[in-house]
Amino acid sequence: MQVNFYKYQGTGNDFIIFDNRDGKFNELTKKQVKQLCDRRFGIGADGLMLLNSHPSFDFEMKYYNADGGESTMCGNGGRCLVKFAYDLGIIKTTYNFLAIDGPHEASVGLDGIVALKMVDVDGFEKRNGHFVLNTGSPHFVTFSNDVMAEDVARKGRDIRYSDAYKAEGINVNFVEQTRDTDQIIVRTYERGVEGETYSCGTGVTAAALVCYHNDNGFNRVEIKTLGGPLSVDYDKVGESFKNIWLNGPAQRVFTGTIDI
Ligand SMILES: N[C@H](CCC[C@H](N)C(=O)O)C(=O)O
Repeated sequence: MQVNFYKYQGTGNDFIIFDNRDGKFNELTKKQVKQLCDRRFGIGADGLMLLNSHPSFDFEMKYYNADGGESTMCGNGGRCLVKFAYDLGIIKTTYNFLAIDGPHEASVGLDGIVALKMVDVDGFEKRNGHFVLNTGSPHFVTFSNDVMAEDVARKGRDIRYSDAYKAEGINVNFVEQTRDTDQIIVRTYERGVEGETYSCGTGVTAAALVCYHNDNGFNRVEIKTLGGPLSVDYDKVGESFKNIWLNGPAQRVFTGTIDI
């Protein structure tokens, strides 16, 4: 069957999107998703998303990693899916969509920046100088003095497949905090891609929360990633983080047809 697909990227984290409002892709298999995401034998992407209809929301988001498995929340994917809805002509001042981790608000700015509200985070665990938290997906955050020199593929894989995390998997973020600014540099090994991606939305969110500056109140952290700039705003309330917004560009790269 020949189908239309859309390719989007958000700071280099790239996705195949199918408009599934008619349910045509409900039977998509893990094998088909893996093949479509393959960068040699398919379209190539870090993940694949379905835009589904929903009676109570503007749409529902279904997310699949490149390994074909349905996964937890994808921040950059959510931003790209909102931009896709906008490009489809679903124009809203504020989008309300449902994802696997619950409802999300989002908006598309005049500058093309997509702001996505993330789930509240109750705090983070500190383990041997590293940090573990869930921002819609599970994240391990470790600090580096020179993040661009890190062997993210090997070190990320070793942590992701370590005894502590191999069952469920975890995304691994390497963070360099520049002394004099609120800017951080983040590189991420992504579960389900099983490699480094150019950016990870839930990952930079996790890194930003761990790097907070104002112990109670509003924080804004600018993040540099291999794929470009992102920012995360949030309120720190006691040990919790609320009103968390992930902001950044999301663009359509190409559209096409493919036989599945
Ligand atoms: N690979 C992640 C999901 C996608 C996260 C990332 N692409 C993002 O932008 O948040 C996981 O399985 O936990």
